[in-house]
Amino acid sequence: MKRMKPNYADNYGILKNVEYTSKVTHRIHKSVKKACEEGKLALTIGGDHSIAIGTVSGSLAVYKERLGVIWVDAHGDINTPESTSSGNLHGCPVAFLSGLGGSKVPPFTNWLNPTFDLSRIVYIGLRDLDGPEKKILRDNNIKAFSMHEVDRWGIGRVLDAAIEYLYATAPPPPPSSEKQHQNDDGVVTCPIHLSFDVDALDPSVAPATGTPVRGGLSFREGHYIMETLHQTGSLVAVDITEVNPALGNHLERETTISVGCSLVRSVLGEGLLY
Ligand SMILES: NC(=[NH2+])NCCC[C@H](N)C(=O)O
Repeated sequence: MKRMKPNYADNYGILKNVEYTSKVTHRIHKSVKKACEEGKLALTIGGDHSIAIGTVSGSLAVYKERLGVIWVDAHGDINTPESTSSGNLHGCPVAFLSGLGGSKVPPFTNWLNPTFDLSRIVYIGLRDLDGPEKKILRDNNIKAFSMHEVDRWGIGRVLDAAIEYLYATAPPPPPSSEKQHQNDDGVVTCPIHLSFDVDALDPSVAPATGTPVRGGLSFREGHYIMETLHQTGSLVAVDITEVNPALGNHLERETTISVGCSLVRSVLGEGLLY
Protein backbone atom coordinates (compact mmCIF):
# COMPACT_ATOMS: atom_id res chain seq x y z
CA MET A 1 0.00 0.00 0.00
CA LYS A 2 1.23 3.45 -0.85
CA ARG A 3 2.18 5.39 2.26
CA MET A 4 0.73 8.84 2.63
CA LYS A 5 3.17 11.66 3.10
CA PRO A 6 2.67 13.11 6.59
CA ASN A 7 1.02 16.49 6.40
CA TYR A 8 0.47 19.29 8.88
CA ALA A 9 -2.67 17.75 10.34
CA ASP A 10 -1.13 14.29 10.72
CA ASN A 11 1.82 15.61 12.67
CA TYR A 12 0.25 18.25 14.82
CA GLY A 13 -3.47 17.58 14.58
CA ILE A 14 -3.78 16.74 18.25
CA LEU A 15 -2.42 20.10 19.38
CA LYS A 16 -5.17 22.57 20.23
CA ASN A 17 -5.31 26.31 19.47
CA VAL A 18 -1.95 26.35 17.72
CA GLU A 19 -2.58 29.42 15.51
CA TYR A 20 -4.03 31.49 18.34
CA THR A 21 -1.35 30.51 20.88
CA SER A 22 1.42 31.26 18.41
CA LYS A 23 -0.01 34.71 17.76
CA VAL A 24 -0.45 35.57 21.44
CA THR A 25 2.89 34.15 22.59
CA HIS A 26 4.69 36.02 19.82
CA ARG A 27 3.21 39.25 21.13
CA ILE A 28 4.24 38.34 24.68
CA HIS A 29 7.72 37.43 23.41
CA LYS A 30 8.16 40.91 21.98
CA SER A 31 7.07 42.74 25.13
CA VAL A 32 9.17 40.59 27.48
CA LYS A 33 12.19 41.01 25.22
CA LYS A 34 11.71 44.78 25.18
CA ALA A 35 11.41 44.97 28.99
CA CYS A 36 14.59 42.90 29.37
CA GLU A 37 16.45 45.04 26.85
CA GLU A 38 15.52 48.07 28.94
CA GLY A 39 16.87 46.34 32.07
CA LYS A 40 13.40 46.13 33.64
CA LEU A 41 11.87 43.16 35.45
CA ALA A 42 9.44 41.58 32.97
CA LEU A 43 6.35 40.56 34.94
CA THR A 44 3.74 38.51 33.07
CA ILE A 45 0.47 37.49 34.66
CA GLY A 46 -1.38 34.67 32.95
CA GLY A 47 -3.08 32.91 31.49
CA ASP A 48 -2.24 29.34 30.81
CA HIS A 49 1.36 28.19 31.04
CA SER A 50 1.80 28.18 27.26
CA ILE A 51 2.49 31.92 27.72
CA ALA A 52 5.97 30.85 28.84
CA ILE A 53 6.77 30.03 25.20
CA GLY A 54 6.68 33.80 24.74
CA THR A 55 8.12 34.92 28.07
CA VAL A 56 11.13 32.60 28.27
CA SER A 57 12.01 33.03 24.60
CA GLY A 58 11.80 36.80 25.20
CA SER A 59 14.23 36.87 28.13
CA LEU A 60 16.42 34.27 26.41
CA ALA A 61 16.78 36.52 23.38
CA VAL A 62 18.37 39.14 25.65
CA TYR A 63 20.27 37.13 28.27
CA LYS A 64 21.22 34.24 25.98
CA GLU A 65 22.81 31.08 27.34
CA ARG A 66 23.56 32.59 30.77
CA LEU A 67 19.81 32.76 31.55
CA GLY A 68 18.64 30.29 34.20
CA VAL A 69 14.97 29.30 34.53
CA ILE A 70 13.29 28.22 37.76
CA TRP A 71 10.04 26.47 36.85
CA VAL A 72 7.73 26.08 39.85
CA ASP A 73 4.92 23.71 38.92
CA ALA A 74 3.05 20.51 39.74
CA HIS A 75 3.63 19.48 36.11
CA GLY A 76 6.66 19.20 33.83
CA ASP A 77 4.98 20.99 30.89
CA ILE A 78 7.56 19.30 28.69
CA ASN A 79 5.35 17.20 26.43
CA THR A 80 6.24 17.16 22.74
CA PRO A 81 3.68 17.02 19.91
CA GLU A 82 4.33 13.28 19.86
CA SER A 83 4.08 12.64 23.60
CA THR A 84 1.11 14.84 24.58
CA SER A 85 -2.08 12.91 25.19
CA SER A 86 -4.24 15.97 25.91
CA GLY A 87 -3.09 18.15 23.00
CA ASN A 88 -3.06 21.12 25.40
CA LEU A 89 -0.23 23.50 24.66
CA HIS A 90 0.07 24.45 28.34
CA GLY A 91 1.56 20.96 28.78
CA CYS A 92 4.26 21.64 26.15
CA PRO A 93 6.04 25.00 26.64
CA VAL A 94 9.41 23.64 27.79
CA ALA A 95 9.58 21.28 24.80
CA PHE A 96 8.68 24.11 22.41
CA LEU A 97 11.36 26.37 23.91
CA SER A 98 14.06 23.77 23.48
CA GLY A 99 12.91 22.25 20.17
CA LEU A 100 12.67 18.87 21.84
CA GLY A 101 11.56 15.85 19.79
CA GLY A 102 9.84 17.43 16.84
CA SER A 103 8.35 20.34 18.73
CA LYS A 104 9.08 22.70 15.87
CA VAL A 105 5.52 23.47 14.96
CA PRO A 106 4.25 25.93 12.38
CA PRO A 107 3.34 28.77 12.70
CA PHE A 108 5.60 29.03 15.79
CA THR A 109 8.47 28.28 13.40
CA ASN A 110 7.91 31.74 11.85
CA TRP A 111 9.21 33.49 14.95
CA LEU A 112 10.34 31.06 17.66
CA ASN A 113 14.00 30.12 17.79
CA PRO A 114 13.93 27.00 19.99
CA THR A 115 17.43 27.30 21.42
CA PHE A 116 16.76 26.90 25.12
CA ASP A 117 19.29 24.50 26.65
CA LEU A 118 17.60 22.10 29.08
CA SER A 119 20.59 22.20 31.41
CA ARG A 120 19.49 25.78 32.24
CA ILE A 121 16.15 24.87 33.88
CA VAL A 122 15.39 23.71 37.41
CA TYR A 123 11.97 22.41 38.39
CA ILE A 124 10.46 22.74 41.86
CA GLY A 125 7.18 21.26 43.11
CA LEU A 126 6.63 18.47 40.56
CA ARG A 127 4.15 15.74 41.44
CA ASP A 128 2.15 14.96 38.31
CA LEU A 129 4.31 13.95 35.35
CA ASP A 130 3.08 12.00 32.33
CA GLY A 131 5.04 8.79 31.62
CA PRO A 132 6.86 10.22 28.57
CA GLU A 133 7.71 13.37 30.53
CA LYS A 134 9.49 11.31 33.18
CA LYS A 135 11.58 9.73 30.44
CA ILE A 136 12.36 13.15 28.92
CA LEU A 137 13.50 14.44 32.31
CA ARG A 138 15.71 11.40 32.86
CA ASP A 139 17.12 11.22 29.32
CA ASN A 140 18.06 14.90 29.37
CA ASN A 141 19.38 14.83 32.91
CA ILE A 142 17.13 17.74 33.87
CA LYS A 143 17.53 19.18 37.35
CA ALA A 144 14.28 18.68 39.24
CA PHE A 145 13.03 18.82 42.81
CA SER A 146 9.66 17.13 43.19
CA MET A 147 7.43 17.54 46.23
CA HIS A 148 9.26 14.51 47.62
CA GLU A 149 12.48 16.53 47.78
CA VAL A 150 10.62 19.52 49.23
CA ASP A 151 9.30 17.26 52.01
CA ARG A 152 12.72 15.69 52.54
CA TRP A 153 14.90 18.81 52.55
CA GLY A 154 12.52 21.70 53.11
CA ILE A 155 11.92 24.52 50.67
CA GLY A 156 14.92 26.48 51.99
CA ARG A 157 17.54 23.91 51.03
CA VAL A 158 15.79 23.02 47.78
CA LEU A 159 15.77 26.63 46.66
CA ASP A 160 19.39 27.20 47.69
CA ALA A 161 20.39 24.14 45.66
CA ALA A 162 18.39 25.34 42.65
CA ILE A 163 19.99 28.80 42.70
CA GLU A 164 23.50 27.45 43.30
CA TYR A 165 23.09 25.02 40.41
CA LEU A 166 22.09 27.78 37.99
CA TYR A 167 24.90 30.08 39.14
CA ALA A 168 27.55 27.36 39.10
CA THR A 169 26.69 25.98 35.67
CA ALA A 170 26.18 29.27 33.82
CA PRO A 171 28.76 29.97 31.12
CA PRO A 172 31.22 32.55 32.49
CA PRO A 173 30.42 36.20 31.76
CA PRO A 174 32.89 38.15 29.61
CA PRO A 175 35.94 38.88 31.85
CA SER A 176 35.37 42.63 31.46
CA SER A 177 31.95 42.39 33.14
CA GLU A 178 32.72 39.72 35.73
CA LYS A 179 32.52 42.19 38.66
CA GLN A 180 29.05 43.25 37.55
CA HIS A 181 27.84 39.68 37.89
CA GLN A 182 29.15 39.10 41.41
CA ASN A 183 26.87 39.23 44.42
CA ASP A 184 27.85 40.51 47.88
CA ASP A 185 29.41 37.14 48.70
CA GLY A 186 31.66 37.32 45.64
CA VAL A 187 29.70 34.57 43.86
CA VAL A 188 29.29 34.96 40.11
CA THR A 189 25.55 34.97 39.50
CA CYS A 190 23.36 34.67 36.42
CA PRO A 191 20.07 36.21 35.32
CA ILE A 192 17.06 34.19 36.53
CA HIS A 193 13.62 33.85 34.95
CA LEU A 194 10.99 32.51 37.38
CA SER A 195 8.02 30.79 35.80
CA PHE A 196 5.53 30.09 38.59
CA ASP A 197 2.39 28.04 37.95
CA VAL A 198 -0.09 28.47 40.80
CA ASP A 199 -0.93 24.77 40.54
CA ALA A 200 2.44 24.18 42.26
CA LEU A 201 0.57 25.39 45.34
CA ASP A 202 -1.77 23.02 47.11
CA PRO A 203 -5.36 23.25 45.79
CA SER A 204 -6.44 24.35 49.28
CA VAL A 205 -4.29 27.47 48.68
CA ALA A 206 -4.99 28.05 44.95
CA PRO A 207 -8.13 26.13 43.92
CA ALA A 208 -9.19 28.06 40.78
CA THR A 209 -6.76 26.53 38.33
CA GLY A 210 -7.23 24.15 35.39
CA THR A 211 -5.24 21.14 36.55
CA PRO A 212 -5.06 21.10 40.38
CA VAL A 213 -3.07 18.32 42.03
CA ARG A 214 -3.22 17.50 45.73
CA GLY A 215 -0.13 17.62 47.92
CA GLY A 216 1.37 20.91 46.77
CA LEU A 217 3.33 23.79 48.24
CA SER A 218 1.89 25.65 51.20
CA PHE A 219 1.05 29.37 51.10
CA ARG A 220 4.30 30.14 52.93
CA GLU A 221 6.47 27.85 50.79
CA GLY A 222 5.20 29.66 47.70
CA HIS A 223 5.92 33.03 49.24
CA TYR A 224 9.31 31.90 50.52
CA ILE A 225 10.32 31.16 46.92
CA MET A 226 9.29 34.68 45.92
CA GLU A 227 11.11 36.39 48.80
CA THR A 228 14.29 34.41 48.33
CA LEU A 229 14.46 35.05 44.60
CA HIS A 230 13.80 38.74 45.23
CA GLN A 231 16.74 38.76 47.65
CA THR A 232 19.13 37.26 45.07
CA GLY A 233 18.85 40.39 42.92
CA SER A 234 19.14 38.04 39.92
CA LEU A 235 15.52 38.06 38.75
CA VAL A 236 14.99 39.44 35.27
CA ALA A 237 11.55 37.99 34.51
CA VAL A 238 8.64 36.52 36.46
CA ASP A 239 5.54 34.72 35.19
CA ILE A 240 2.56 33.93 37.40
CA THR A 241 0.40 31.50 35.46
CA GLU A 242 -2.77 29.40 35.52
CA VAL A 243 -4.86 31.67 37.77
CA ASN A 244 -8.24 30.92 36.21
CA PRO A 245 -11.14 32.99 37.61
CA ALA A 246 -13.53 31.16 35.27
CA LEU A 247 -13.19 28.08 37.47
CA GLY A 248 -14.59 27.26 40.89
CA ASN A 249 -17.07 29.00 43.15
CA HIS A 250 -16.88 32.58 44.35
CA LEU A 251 -14.68 31.81 47.35
CA GLU A 252 -12.30 29.65 45.30
CA ARG A 253 -11.93 32.38 42.70
CA GLU A 254 -11.32 35.10 45.29
CA THR A 255 -8.82 32.92 47.17
CA THR A 256 -6.82 32.17 44.03
CA ILE A 257 -6.78 35.74 42.71
CA SER A 258 -5.73 36.98 46.12
CA VAL A 259 -2.88 34.47 46.39
CA GLY A 260 -1.75 35.41 42.87
CA CYS A 261 -1.62 39.10 43.83
CA SER A 262 0.14 38.26 47.05
CA LEU A 263 2.83 36.27 45.19
CA VAL A 264 3.44 39.26 42.92
CA ARG A 265 3.85 41.63 45.89
CA SER A 266 6.11 39.10 47.53
CA VAL A 267 8.44 38.74 44.53
CA LEU A 268 8.74 42.54 44.57
CA GLY A 269 10.02 42.36 48.16
CA GLU A 270 6.93 42.78 50.33
CA GLY A 271 7.23 40.88 53.57
CA LEU A 272 10.99 41.18 53.86
CA LEU A 273 12.47 43.16 56.72
CA TYR A 274 15.68 44.02 54.89
N1 LIG B 1 0.24 24.21 32.64
C1 LIG B 1 -0.48 23.16 33.04
N2 LIG B 1 -1.50 23.29 33.83
N3 LIG B 1 -0.09 21.95 32.60
C2 LIG B 1 -0.77 20.73 32.88
C3 LIG B 1 -0.37 19.67 31.92
C4 LIG B 1 -1.09 18.39 32.14
C5 LIG B 1 -0.68 17.25 31.23
N4 LIG B 1 0.65 16.81 31.52
C6 LIG B 1 -0.79 17.66 29.76
O1 LIG B 1 0.20 17.69 29.07
O2 LIG B 1 -1.86 17.93 29.31
